[in-house]
Amino acid sequence: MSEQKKLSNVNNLAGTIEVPGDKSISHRAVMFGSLANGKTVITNFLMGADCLSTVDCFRKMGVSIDIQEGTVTVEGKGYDGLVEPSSILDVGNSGTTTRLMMGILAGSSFHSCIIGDESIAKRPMARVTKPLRLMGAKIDGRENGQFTPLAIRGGELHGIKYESPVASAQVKSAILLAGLKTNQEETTVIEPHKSRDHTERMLRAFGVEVKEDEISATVKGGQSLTATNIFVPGDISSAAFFLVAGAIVPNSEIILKNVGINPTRTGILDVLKMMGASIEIIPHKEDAFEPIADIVIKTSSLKGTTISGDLIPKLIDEIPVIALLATQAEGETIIKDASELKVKETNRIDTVVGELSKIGATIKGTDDGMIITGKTKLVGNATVSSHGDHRIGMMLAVASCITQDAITLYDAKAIEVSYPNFFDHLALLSK
Ligand SMILES: O=C(O)C1=C[C@@H](OP(=O)(O)O)[C@@H](O)[C@H](O)C1
Ligand SMILES: C=C(OP(=O)(O)O)C(=O)O
Repeated sequence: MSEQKKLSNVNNLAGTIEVPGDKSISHRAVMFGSLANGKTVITNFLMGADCLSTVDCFRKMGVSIDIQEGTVTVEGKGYDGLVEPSSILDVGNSGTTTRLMMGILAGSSFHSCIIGDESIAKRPMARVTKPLRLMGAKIDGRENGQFTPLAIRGGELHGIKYESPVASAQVKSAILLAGLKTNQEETTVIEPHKSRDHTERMLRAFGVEVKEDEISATVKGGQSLTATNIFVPGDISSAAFFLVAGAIVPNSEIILKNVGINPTRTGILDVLKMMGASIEIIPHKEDAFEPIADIVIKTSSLKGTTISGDLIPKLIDEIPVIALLATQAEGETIIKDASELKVKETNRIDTVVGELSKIGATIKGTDDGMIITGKTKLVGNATVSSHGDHRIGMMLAVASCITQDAITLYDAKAIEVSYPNFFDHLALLSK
């Protein structure tokens, strides 16, 4: 295990921060800029390890990508301008890079190989391999294309109408991106619940027509992307750690500036309200293609709630820190319909329950979620681990703000995947 950090409780958290750019939007901006004709300038790009993996992969496919202090300039030569990579495309720890790029590679008539880290090797890829094969792509991989390493040879594709068994923006996006490479045919993805719609919004910003309803999205093949400039809003999934910290640490008030509040991502705000948190959302007037707000959170008196159904895809990455929030709420919080947690960077039901139990939480895993009973005093005096999962690492660092005794966090380095300056922000607010 790499780096360990000793973390002690804090008296209060106060001040203003701007969380880094949204991870989902940063990935897409580099990818779509690479597929577009012309120069795309991306500002407030997330310089996290996952998005840098995306940059690295597209550079290997011949795209010129320049990075200067959070501004990324992509010189796209069109979808057909991508060239066969001469080495393996390494996605690191990033599921988004893997799955969206599979869709793009399915529409590219060359050979390519994808590998990633140990965590990526365990994550299910059949959910993407299957529809892309139906469209005509040749994909091979470990256990018949279920896992990385993967080898892809794309080419002429057919449109499909695909009913995805999971609500997953990664699956939806992969299919829509491949769908751009059919000969004028329509490709539709239907989901059990609506997943985040950043792909649909950003494709439109790049001049592509996308039809959408409550649970489906459709593109017609043959459309090309035209370069545009993209401002990346702050990541609500990163803001979530400080929203929870502000609510559970005594005498706190945190202002979070420029947070993306796309309605397919704001489940954490709904949950904070349902639990009685003292939260104010101040939307910005002029929105680009994604809405933005400043958010103020104060120490709150919280009550348990039930989180399920349509709400789950709107907060899937926030569940680890919501579990921590629930330890500080009176009564029971039930999280269900969230079996997707098992196939993230770690099995997040097991890692959340295991690590929070070590510091005194009353929490039990279920087949599709967890049940937390509060309010409990978190004791600390324990060694906990991120298990290489950035969101588990940050959740535990927030927990340490209220533990009675210090905790030691192993593998804190994983946090660089999505929030490289997380500990700087924590230090700034606890001064
Ligand atoms: O499309 C995206 O950018 C993402 C979609 C979600 O995954 P799924 O598509 O697997 O639900 C989310 O958990 C991930 O962090 C980012
Ligand atoms: C699940 C996540 O990301 P990805 O799927 O891109 O690895 C996440 O950031 O929590």
